[in-house]
Amino acid sequence: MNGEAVIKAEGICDAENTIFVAVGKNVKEGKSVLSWALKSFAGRRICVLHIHQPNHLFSPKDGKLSGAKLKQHVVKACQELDRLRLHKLLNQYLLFISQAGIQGGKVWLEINNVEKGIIHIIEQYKIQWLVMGAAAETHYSKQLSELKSSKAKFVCQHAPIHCQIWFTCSGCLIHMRSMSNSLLSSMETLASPEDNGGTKLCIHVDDGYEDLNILEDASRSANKLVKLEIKGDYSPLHSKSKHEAHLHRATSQPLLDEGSFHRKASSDESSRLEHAMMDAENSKQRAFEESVKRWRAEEDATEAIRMAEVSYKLSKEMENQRKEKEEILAKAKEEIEGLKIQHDLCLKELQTIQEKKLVLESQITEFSYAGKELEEKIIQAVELLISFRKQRDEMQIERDNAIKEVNRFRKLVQDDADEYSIKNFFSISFSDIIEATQNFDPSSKIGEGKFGSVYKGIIHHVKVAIKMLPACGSLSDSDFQHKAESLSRVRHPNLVTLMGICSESRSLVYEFLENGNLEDHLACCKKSRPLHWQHRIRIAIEICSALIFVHANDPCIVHGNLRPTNILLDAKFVSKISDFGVHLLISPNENFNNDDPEASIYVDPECIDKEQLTTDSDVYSFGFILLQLLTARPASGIVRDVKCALESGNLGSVLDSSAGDWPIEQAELLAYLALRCCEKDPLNRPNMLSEVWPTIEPMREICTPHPDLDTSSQGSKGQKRIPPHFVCPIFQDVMEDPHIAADGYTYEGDAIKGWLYSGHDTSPMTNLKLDTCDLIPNYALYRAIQEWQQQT
Ligand SMILES: Nc1ncnc2c1ncn2[C@@H]1O[C@H](COP(=O)(O)OP(=O)(O)OP(=O)(O)O)[C@@H](O)[C@H]1O
Repeated sequence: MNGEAVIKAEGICDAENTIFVAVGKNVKEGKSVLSWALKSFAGRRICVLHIHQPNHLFSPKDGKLSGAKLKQHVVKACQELDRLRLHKLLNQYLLFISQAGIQGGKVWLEINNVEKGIIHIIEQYKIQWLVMGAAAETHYSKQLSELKSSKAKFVCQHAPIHCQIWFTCSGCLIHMRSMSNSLLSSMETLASPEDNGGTKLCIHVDDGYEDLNILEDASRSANKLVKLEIKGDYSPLHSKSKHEAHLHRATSQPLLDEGSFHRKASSDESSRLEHAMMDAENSKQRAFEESVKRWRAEEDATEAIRMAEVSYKLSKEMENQRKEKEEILAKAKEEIEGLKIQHDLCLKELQTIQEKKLVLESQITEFSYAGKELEEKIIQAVELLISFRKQRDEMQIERDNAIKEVNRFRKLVQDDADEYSIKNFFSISFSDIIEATQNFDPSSKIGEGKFGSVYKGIIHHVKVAIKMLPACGSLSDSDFQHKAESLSRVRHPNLVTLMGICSESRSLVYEFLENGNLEDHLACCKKSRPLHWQHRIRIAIEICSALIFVHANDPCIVHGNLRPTNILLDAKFVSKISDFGVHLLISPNENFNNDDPEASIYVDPECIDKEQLTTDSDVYSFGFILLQLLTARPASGIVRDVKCALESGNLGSVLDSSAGDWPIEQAELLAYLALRCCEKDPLNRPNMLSEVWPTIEPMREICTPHPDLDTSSQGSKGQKRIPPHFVCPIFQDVMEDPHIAADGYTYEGDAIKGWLYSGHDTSPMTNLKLDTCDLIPNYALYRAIQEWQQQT
């Protein structure tokens, strides 16, 4: 180092316009110096100047440090300075800056002598304005006096002349190094014999110290009269008016000893000069004090203006706030008014609600009393109900017991009657046959079939149809009688009942059906009206039902000769199949002698080939009957015609229009079903129970015939038609006590109970085994029948 300075500087960019403030280790003193500078140079750019003296900067050996080591020290010292001392000072300083609105920087100088460092920095950065403390050793009064601090003195003496320096102590300016002093000093230093003339040093300080002009070269001799002239306000105060201060300091020193005359004259001159300088100093001091006062007054005025502006702004803000608050208050008042109105309304509502509440409470009290009364009544009613139920159950048991008893008696009577009928009625004498047929009078003949002629007649006051089978057969009388008796036990609402036989004449006596056969009705023969489509669908359902029944019989009975002439209609146009099982009563040789080509169309070709009847044979015949019900066409060619019509999507062209407006959807369904039944291959035909029945049975609902077209009412015009579901399938009369059996059909209670108590466990309609013999009263149907009877 050897005295050479290592400088680290920050923020110094404009030394001419910067007031440098030298602060030392003593924080308190540094703060007071800085405070003074900030007060005195408000608005100026301030730079803190601190000379750092590290403790172990130099090498103990040769007093030198490497550059890197030194740099480390500098960095460390700077950090330390920042942290320990200047940090606080700068906080304070920054606080002042913040308030005064000035900026600054700091300079660190690494040097082994503080005062030399300051001089070095002044020179290096051409510092023109410096403030430093001077209270190191001696207590100073507030009067300007000679400096005692060695550092201050050194700086005062050695600082370059272009630098103006203010020395402060405890926040007061105690000394100011005037230009004249420094110039004098410089002049003394630079004095030379040739240059002993008066030199005028003129420093012009313009507004805010922005221009500092050294008017005359300081290199002229210092022992000549030096005139230091500062134009403008040399003080650090702001002043808008320009002042011109001329400081004339005439210093006369004998430069050359040229004799006593001259010495005396010089002494006089010197004393005058000193006197004049003293006056000038005093004047300067007074001027400075005046300036300080004025500066403070201006500062106070500025502060007052600022405060006034702040107050004005505050008052404006308060005015605005007051207005805003007034507006808020007005709104709040409006809201309060609204709330008051709402409150009043709520109060009124509350009053009305309370009144209603009172009314409701009284009502509740009344209702609770009424409720209690009702509860008591309900309890009584329930008790009554329970007792009635009990009575009803007892009565039902009694009634069931009575029915059982009646049935038991009926059975006894029936058994007796059966015995009687088997003996007396079932076995009919030939004389009775002759009598009934008026000796086979042609007028009694109602038809001719392949097995023989059919006569109508009356036997035992009962209207009957008598079928005369071929007299000679392979069956013995007893076989004939036994088989006929078995057939007579097969009863179904849609089967013509075999009432008796005459073994002698091989006659079969059937119940007589008033409306003849289906074929005549489809052909509208014998003045019969065409059957409505609803009747036709119902007849199909009835035939299907009867076929399922006989097929399910044990043993299975195959009709084998199903055709429209064998579908007979009773007085109510209920259809019944006749001739079932007749083939069992004649010799097999006669069975298939069918010369009628029309009749052979209905016969299953498979059956003819194998000479064996199966249930599929009846399915085949049923298909043709179904097609004829739809079309009323002859059996021959009917399959082809319907197929064509279906393929062309025009089934209506083949449907029998005399049956009314067919529901085309159901008609198509039936047509397709019928064609399947008519398949040549039995395997392609549908099963009666699982396929045909589920298809056609649901159509029962649409089969309620139109009153105008009700063929059943032909003989009883004026009488209201009986809904078919009101009629018991067994008694064929309107039910009085309908009961549902396990097969789903509803029967007259006595009829079905009689059926079951007589030992049957099968359905009277389907002949299938019943899951249970339990019966459920059909109250809904009972009520419907009651209503219907009241209307008629
Ligand atoms: N129980 C009856 N009640 C009323 N009419 C009957 C009765 N039985 C048969 N008829 C009438 O007698 C006609 C002849 O019946 P029958 O059964 O003898 O011959 P078919 O049915 O015409 O032919 P097939 O001999 O092939 O059965 C029937 O078409 C029917 O009109």
